[in-house]
Amino acid sequence: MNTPIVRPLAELRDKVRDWKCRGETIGVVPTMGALHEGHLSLVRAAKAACDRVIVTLFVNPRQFNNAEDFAKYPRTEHADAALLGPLGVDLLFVPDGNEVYPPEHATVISVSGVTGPLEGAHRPGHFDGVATVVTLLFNMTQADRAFFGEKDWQQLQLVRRLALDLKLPIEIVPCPCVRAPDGLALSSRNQRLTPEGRSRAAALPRTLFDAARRIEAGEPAAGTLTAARAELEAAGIGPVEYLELRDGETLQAPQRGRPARLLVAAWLDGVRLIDNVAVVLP
Ligand SMILES: Nc1ncnc2c1ncn2[C@@H]1O[C@H](COP(=O)(O)OP(=O)(O)OP(=O)(O)O)[C@@H](O)[C@H]1O
Ligand SMILES: CC(C)(CO)[C@@H](O)C(=O)[O-]
Ligand code: BAL
Repeated sequence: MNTPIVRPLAELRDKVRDWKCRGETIGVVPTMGALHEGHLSLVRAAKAACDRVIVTLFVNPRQFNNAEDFAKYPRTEHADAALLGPLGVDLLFVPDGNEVYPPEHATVISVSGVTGPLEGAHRPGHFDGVATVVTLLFNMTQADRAFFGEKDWQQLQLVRRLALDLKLPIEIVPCPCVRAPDGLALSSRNQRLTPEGRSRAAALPRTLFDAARRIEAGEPAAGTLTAARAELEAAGIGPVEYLELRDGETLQAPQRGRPARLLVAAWLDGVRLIDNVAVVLP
């Protein structure tokens, strides 16, 4: 059976009220749909940790800094509901854009620091859109736990910061990145790669992991990253928007003794791919 789709906020609130009255815990998995195994791994983690699970599907216009990207974003709502049914998801919340952002909506949530570099620098306004919609989704679902993928590493750090700063009564649960057998991180946007582009895309994680291991082995990061950029471009992946070593939590300069992260964004076939990997600094 497909997971039931709920659209009006009032209907969601009725369900949530019933569950809370019975003392049941609620997990939320926020998504933009076009679900794949990466999303389903978040759903399984939510099912294991919570009595009730809500998946949200909202292609949030406010986080797209590129109108074409918004227009082309895959929309597969009924297939999504069919994938979630066997996993025992209680409901798929698909709010109407006008209910999320009525014309008089005037509030923007903006998290500084962690959102400054990388995605923040290359996608102006993106993280304000994410922070605003995530706050709305948390308030609408009243969830006790929210599940986010490490594939979107900077987004995960933003959400953690947001929940701490606003003292939101919700636990943010990170979930590991799910990859295809050739290493490419699963992503809804991968559907837009040509077959030839899809086979070239494996060079992205390969180069990223290789650079991380070289830095861990003591190679100077600057030279390693310059060589890695050249390798990506030679493999037909580019332009490379960023390939940078950062502190894993603050996304500022990396510091010895703290977990670091190597993060990349690069274009292939007109599709923007992102990835990241942990680095233990020598
Ligand atoms: N491969 C993956 N492994 C683990 N989590 C993932 C993966 N892909 C997406 N997620 C997580 O699923 C949630 C919803 O992401 P979203 O709907 O944007 O999917 P996506 O595949 O990342 O799409 P996009 O093409 O926008 O990158 C986010 O928390 C995201 O980090
Ligand atoms: C968290 C999110 C659902 C907010 O729109 C989105 O940024 C995503 O899918 O990662
Ligand atoms: N998965 C992150 C949301 C976005 O790229 O807009």
